[in-house]
Amino acid sequence: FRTPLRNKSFASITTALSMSTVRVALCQLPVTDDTEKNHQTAATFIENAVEQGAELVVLPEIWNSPYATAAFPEYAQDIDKGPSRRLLQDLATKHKLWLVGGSIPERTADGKIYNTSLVFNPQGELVAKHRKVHLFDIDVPGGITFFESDTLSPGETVSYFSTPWGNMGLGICYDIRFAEYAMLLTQKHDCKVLLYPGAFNMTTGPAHWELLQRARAVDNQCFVLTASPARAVETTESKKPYPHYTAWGHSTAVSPWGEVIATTDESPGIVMADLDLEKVEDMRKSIPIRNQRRTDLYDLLQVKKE
Ligand SMILES: NC(=O)CCC(=O)C(=O)O
Repeated sequence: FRTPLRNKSFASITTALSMSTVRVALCQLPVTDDTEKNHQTAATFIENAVEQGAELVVLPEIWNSPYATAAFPEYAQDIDKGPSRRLLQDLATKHKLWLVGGSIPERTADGKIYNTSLVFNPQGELVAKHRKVHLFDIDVPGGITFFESDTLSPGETVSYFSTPWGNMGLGICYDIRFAEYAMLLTQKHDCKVLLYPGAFNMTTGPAHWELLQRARAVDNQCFVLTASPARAVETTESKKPYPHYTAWGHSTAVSPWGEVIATTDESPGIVMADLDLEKVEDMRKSIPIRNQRRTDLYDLLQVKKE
């Protein structure tokens, strides 16, 4: 795998980590239209991440299927007993790691399809299930038009899970654009890390991907982690008629200071980073915006649409 670029924090695996530090791996997988092949790729990347000392591994958004609205119904699985869920659970157990399983298309008994992320702990227990709450419906003239709502339904939960290092919040890709969601995770659920498996594109990726991660990190004084699929090169081998989606790549880790601590380009690879969660408390103490909000003037509002 390629050496991550601009990786300032990754130490050799022989270096002992402090109790407050977690070594994370962001797996930028090459995704194909062959689910079995995608399973093998995920297993290989995870094994490689574990060899580098990863304790928490993050996979990208939609890593077992093409990222195309027409593909989701065909590739969707029962999240309770489908093969991709079993694989994730087995890999978390085998490698005794925290596995944030990117996301996969989920089909429910009532025929709905969701973009769903599963998180397993090192015992193989499911500790979080997040269905993307903000569907990626955009139409940028001269750029990208994409409507997840053509085939997907939105989730209804604000999702997080507890780890020995602290609570971690979970969103999927477009969810990162919604500051209130991140704020709820950090203010109400005390999350110290926000995780977003995502697949930005060639229009918004260069402009907003890193900016949004740094914005969420500085707003919330927390770490932000993203994992994207690698940028697929269009080939004539694909037998499926799905429109090609070109992912921006650039899986990234950002510190509570808003600094990019590890990132990469568009190629397949693993981004490693050591996160010292004490940095979150340090940041929150030295710039105490959490206690300085003028909630007498403003607060998180729940505006109901008619
Ligand atoms: N898969 C997604 O949600 C893509 C989001 C995106 O590209 C954006 O600009 O937002």
